[in-house]
Amino acid sequence: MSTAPRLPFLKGHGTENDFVIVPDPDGRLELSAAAVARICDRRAGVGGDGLIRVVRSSAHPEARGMADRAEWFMDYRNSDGSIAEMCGNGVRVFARYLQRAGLAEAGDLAVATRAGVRRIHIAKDAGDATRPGEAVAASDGPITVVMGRAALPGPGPDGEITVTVGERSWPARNVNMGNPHAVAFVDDLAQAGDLLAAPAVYPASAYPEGTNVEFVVDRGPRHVAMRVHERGSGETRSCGTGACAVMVATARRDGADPAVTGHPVTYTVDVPGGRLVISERPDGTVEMTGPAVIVAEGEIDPAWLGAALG
Ligand SMILES: N[C@@H](CCC[C@H](N)C(=O)O)C(=O)O
Repeated sequence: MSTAPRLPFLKGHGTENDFVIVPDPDGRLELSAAAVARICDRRAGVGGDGLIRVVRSSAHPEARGMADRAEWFMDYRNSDGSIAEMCGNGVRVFARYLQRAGLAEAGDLAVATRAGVRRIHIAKDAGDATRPGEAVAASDGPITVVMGRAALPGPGPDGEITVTVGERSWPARNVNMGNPHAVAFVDDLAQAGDLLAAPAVYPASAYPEGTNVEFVVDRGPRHVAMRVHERGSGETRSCGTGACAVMVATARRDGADPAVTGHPVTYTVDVPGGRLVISERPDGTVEMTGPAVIVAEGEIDPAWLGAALG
């Protein structure tokens, strides 16, 4: 019988961007990239677009400097085991986990991420479901995250950004929401193809750490829909930071930059897994509201993980 420590986990999602949540309050676990990839494997593991380790900020070297502002740190990994700075859907699911575990109450809280501290509001009741007709429990109500300001680097010395899939190319906007995004407006989301491989992004020098790529179409006034290919995870059903990047790029395209107009602007962003509502204020702060659901709780067999890793 294995003597390896038990590894409790939960499974959750935000607009069907799904995560394995691993509580590790004292930061004792060492999860290698290979272990994360194995756990996130949809056939041989638990399955998820990413893994979220829940660590006390004071117990993590990357978060200690934020411990006075946020008790908890979101250690986010993509499904291939790579580290990401930020996950917009993940941070809502993280907040939902804290609420469910009795570590936070509905209302306001702050969470430390590699992109900095994010302020979060957990609605006290179910409020508006993001899918019409969907039954939601009180604990499934919307969560709002203050996502910080977008950075929009202009064209670098190597020129404008281009996204290519097969024979087609589109100009794209470089938007950084703590993590990198290339946002391309297309005529039809099907033009992005099966997205089994990462779209080519030129010039590579614009994204030294790689990038997430969003494809966007208009749905109506202040309403768009998108698909995403995530760095480190492939095509997912949603990306919160990606939806924020899309909102900001669309507002600039529409001449609705709040810093210029002096008015906040709100867009509805449909993703394959649901709907996010995103606003930008005149000071550039972006806020995202969407659902976050915990669906299961269990224990990873340490013997399996050990054997799987050889
Ligand atoms: N799905 C996330 C983004 C996760 C990180 C991303 N793949 C990256 O590597 O930057 C979201 O909801 O924002």
